[in-house]
Amino acid sequence: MTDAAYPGIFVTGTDTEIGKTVCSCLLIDALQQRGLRVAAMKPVASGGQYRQGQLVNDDALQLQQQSGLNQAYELVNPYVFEPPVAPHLAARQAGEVIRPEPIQQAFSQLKAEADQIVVEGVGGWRVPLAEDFAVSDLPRLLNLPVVLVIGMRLGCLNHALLTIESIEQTGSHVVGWMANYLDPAFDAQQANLQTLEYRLEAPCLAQIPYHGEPFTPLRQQEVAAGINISWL
Ligand SMILES: Nc1ncnc2c1ncn2[C@@H]1O[C@H](COP(=O)(O)OP(=O)(O)OP(=O)(O)O)[C@@H](O)[C@H]1O
Ligand SMILES: C[C@H](N)[C@H](N)CCCCCC(=O)O
Ligand SMILES: [Mg+2]
Repeated sequence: MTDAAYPGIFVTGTDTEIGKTVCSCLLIDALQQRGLRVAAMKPVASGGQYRQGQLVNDDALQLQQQSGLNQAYELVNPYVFEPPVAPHLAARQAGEVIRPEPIQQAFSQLKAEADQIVVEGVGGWRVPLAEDFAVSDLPRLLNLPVVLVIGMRLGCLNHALLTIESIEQTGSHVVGWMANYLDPAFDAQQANLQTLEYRLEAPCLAQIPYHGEPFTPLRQQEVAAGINISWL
């Protein structure tokens, strides 16, 4: 085990589909390059498919594979629902209620076998999970600081500033943000980056380049090596 300041990080984003999974895998890789055993978790996933009779989610499978610790799927992803809709709605359709306790228990078991844990949220920061439970409750539940993935496209300044404001209001700590260049057609990238650097107190941990096709393992390692693992 390490004596890191935090047991891991919680990865949130400025929206759904802006690169949380891509960045979570990069963060796991970056920690592994420091010689650490890294667990991965997707506590709640909506949008699943049946594979060999088991309902699974692609994000959770990617994270589990990147972690390489062979931890049980049910621990990596305790809540998975088939429809790709807001999680509290998907849970309702399945006749379930998403509760903190199973998430906390799975987290403890995963963390017991690792030096660090990378936990990916679902959708953006304020996505509801149940009547009285939201994504924004998870970092405090799991005692993790937050990394914000900013999908660099038009609208991201507003989303990033609102998200940081809200994270700080909940009392969670933002260790940094990642600028994810997921839109090659957006031509104000540098000006946006400068605006974010000027307005956000937390440091930019990395700029993730656009990749036209999935990273090769070598390219992923190169990009991951450039991430500032500031919370260790
Ligand atoms: N830097 C990038 N370059 C190119 N494509 C990217 C980049 N980042 C993300 N993508 C692509 O954008 C899509 C969304 O990324 P990803 O699945 O990581 O988002 P997410 O925020 O995790 O989404 P969700 O809310 O569903 O969990 C994927 O197809 C991914 O490959
Ligand atoms: C299906 C999608 N990829 C995510 N799993 C769920 C995103 C929920 C977003 C909810 C919302 O903010 O409206
Ligand atoms: Mg994802």
